[in-house]
Amino acid sequence: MEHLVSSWYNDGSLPESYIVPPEDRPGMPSLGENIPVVDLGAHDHTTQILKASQEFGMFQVINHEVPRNVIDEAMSVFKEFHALSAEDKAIETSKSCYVYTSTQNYATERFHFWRDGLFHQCNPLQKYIQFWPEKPPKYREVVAIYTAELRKLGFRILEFIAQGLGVNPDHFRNELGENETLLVNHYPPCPDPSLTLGLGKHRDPVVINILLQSDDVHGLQVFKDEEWIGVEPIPDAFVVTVGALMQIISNGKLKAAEHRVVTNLDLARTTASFALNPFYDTLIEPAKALVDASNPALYKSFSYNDFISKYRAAASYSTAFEQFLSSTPD
Ligand SMILES: O=C(O)CCC(=O)C(=O)O
Ligand SMILES: [Fe+2]
Repeated sequence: MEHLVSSWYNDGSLPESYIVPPEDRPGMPSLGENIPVVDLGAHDHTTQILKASQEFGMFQVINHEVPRNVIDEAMSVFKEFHALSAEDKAIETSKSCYVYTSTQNYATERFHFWRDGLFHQCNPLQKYIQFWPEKPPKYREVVAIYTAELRKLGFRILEFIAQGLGVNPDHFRNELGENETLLVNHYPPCPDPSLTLGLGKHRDPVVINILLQSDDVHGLQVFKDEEWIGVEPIPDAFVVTVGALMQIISNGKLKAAEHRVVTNLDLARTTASFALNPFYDTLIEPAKALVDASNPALYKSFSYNDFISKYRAAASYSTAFEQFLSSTPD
């Protein structure tokens, strides 16, 4: 807890341990390209989602039916939480709710990232809400409504993806998407954004992730064709990221987006990643409907628990997925 960037960033210093190696530093992102924006009210949204998930592994959605006031209130309490004093943020840490800085491997990582995170489990609500922050006072009420809406949206998007892939529309219901988590990221202003990262290059270890970003503040970038593309913050849109597990379940038809976060000199940025994950003992494998003699399975079966424990223990998040795949026995 004592390491939280938000509790010391405004002394203006950039500790050496936050300086990333030259090869990882953020240069200029590629100009002119943008990730696709899918209008969920349009008739061909399934086709657009599939195409974006194949080419970019990431897209934004508009007309998503999550009410504007639900989003605004959630973003307000997310910002309020990260503005609390370090003491007030020191919630009783449990396995299902905790506050941390940089990554979960703070003690062993080679360098740190310029971000604080609040992580908690979401479903079932009755089981987990008691562990959520008590401050700000409206946190639990507002975030319960927000996560219920995001869960609905998440399953709609999974259904569109299933339809687009040609698997059972309910393929992701129950086991594959029921274990939902929320990660509220906060990136304080940084004295030298050219030397730091808010989060290094990674693929999300999830099925899909639905990200809310603060209006107007840039930071997220996606790696495509050996170039970094900035993800434009669009008011009232969510950014959907195809996770590593979806790449496996789709037998490589969809691609998990490699992405990272850059920092800003003057602006703080707050985001919330709502992830749809499997239960711990769920078997992850390419969907049977996508595998036949001419389309052999590209990945082995494994339990989500095995995957997530190896992913979290990996020396670097940027190579965690490759490392995991090469470690699965034949
Ligand atoms: O804050 C962002 O823009 C992205 C955060 C992210 O990549 C994550 O939570 O996995
Ligand atoms: Fe991510």
